[in-house]
Amino acid sequence: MPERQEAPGPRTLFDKIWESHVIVAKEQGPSLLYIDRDIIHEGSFHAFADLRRRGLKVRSPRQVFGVPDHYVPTNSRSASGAATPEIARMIDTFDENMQWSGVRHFRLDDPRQGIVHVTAPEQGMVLPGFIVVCSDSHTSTNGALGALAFGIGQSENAHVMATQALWQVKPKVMRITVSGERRPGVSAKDVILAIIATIGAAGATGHAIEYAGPVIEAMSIDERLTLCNMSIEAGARCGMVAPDDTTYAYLKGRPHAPQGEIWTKAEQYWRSLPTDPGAVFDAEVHIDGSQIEPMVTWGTSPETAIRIGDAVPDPAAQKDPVAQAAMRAALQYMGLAPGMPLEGVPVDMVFIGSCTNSRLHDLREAARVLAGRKVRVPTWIVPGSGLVRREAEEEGLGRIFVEAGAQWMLPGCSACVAMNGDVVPNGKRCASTSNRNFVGRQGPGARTHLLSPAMAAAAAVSGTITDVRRLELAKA
Ligand SMILES: CC(C)[C@H](C(=O)O)[C@@H](O)C(=O)O
Ligand code: SF4
Repeated sequence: MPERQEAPGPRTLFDKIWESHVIVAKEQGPSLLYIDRDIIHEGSFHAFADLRRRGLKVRSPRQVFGVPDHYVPTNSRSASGAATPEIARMIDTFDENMQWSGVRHFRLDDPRQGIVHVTAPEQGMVLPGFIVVCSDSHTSTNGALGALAFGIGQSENAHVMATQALWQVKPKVMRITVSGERRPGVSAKDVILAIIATIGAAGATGHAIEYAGPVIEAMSIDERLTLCNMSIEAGARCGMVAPDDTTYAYLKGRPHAPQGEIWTKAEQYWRSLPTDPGAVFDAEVHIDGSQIEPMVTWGTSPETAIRIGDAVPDPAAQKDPVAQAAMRAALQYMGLAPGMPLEGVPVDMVFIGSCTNSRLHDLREAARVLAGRKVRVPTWIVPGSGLVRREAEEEGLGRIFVEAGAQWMLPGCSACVAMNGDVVPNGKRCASTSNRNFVGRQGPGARTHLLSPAMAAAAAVSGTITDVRRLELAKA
């Protein structure tokens, strides 16, 4: 494989953004990068403690945005509604840090509040060509807008807040091309689950992913956000999609997007960002998009996604003893047996939400299935932001959810990570639109099956894991 060329040869989207942000580059070492945006949530208390201890201030508060999400209650809009005093304290501490630093704060009672990775793109905080950081692994979501967006730790967060710059080692670049056309009933969630199932949970370790090809180009921004969100579940540092007309149409008029003449200049620059023809990637993956089907995970890693019609795999067929033991442990935790079909497995509850699948597009998908039907198991529907919730109300989706018997809640991370008190009970099985099915992720002993919003809604109305295409046919 030829060496990847540096400027002025053909360059990738990633290279262009990286190179335009380098302040200092150490030979063979990390580079000091200029950071355009730092988006923070309650986890930032470590970083603020660090700043205070060292007598530092936030250097550029206008480039930092604070959104509480992990600990916020989903049944009330004030910290006093939190599940425990400790959780309320996390929200109050964030409030205090926002006041101390002068960072813009999207408080609980602000309709723009939501999950950081929903609020940030929605408000136009993320623009093509930007470097965006957030002390959260799913920051990769924002790469959907043609930005370089990655998660950082809290000491790095303190560094960024104090200097607006960050030392980073340049990752390699992987292009994942999804060709063909998506079949009906196949969502962006299915595409990313199929990608992770193909390359593995460590398949993109050390890489930045660029998603390309006709299936990606045809996706809306909401769908691209879902796709890039789970890049981290394939081990990648970040995921991105080249900006195009879909991106510009999405961004135009957003509160923090440029306007007038500055927009015109910005768009001209954005149009120079896509990967040049002939640019060489460190790794290339090709997926036939027309072969992708609705996916569901059976195990305790997102890479255990299989097609809805497939049977749970048999560990005996796995030659590697370590992998075999891991499969057995996962099956035991999940209460499943080798060879059984996933379709028809009863679920105890359904969670539709998280930064993967809580945007308007996702709620529409769920509503299409729920309309005129009743849920058979407790179903939590948690919009990604107050604005998503409002729009969903205006479109009548909220009414569909309530009439179906689902719980239509207030925005936050909720049961995705179970830090706010929304917990899947021990041993219970949850069909979930979130991004992680790790042991204990949704609560101690909770069993998580990752799937798309339409598939989650299908599980809600049938009480079992169900191929949504079957339900839709029945309706037609
Ligand atoms: C709690 C937070 C730092 C964490 C992350 O980094 O992703 C969470 O958002 C998650 O999804 O596991
Ligand atoms: S919704 Fe889930 S994955 Fe996303 S930031 Fe919150 S906890 Fe992390």
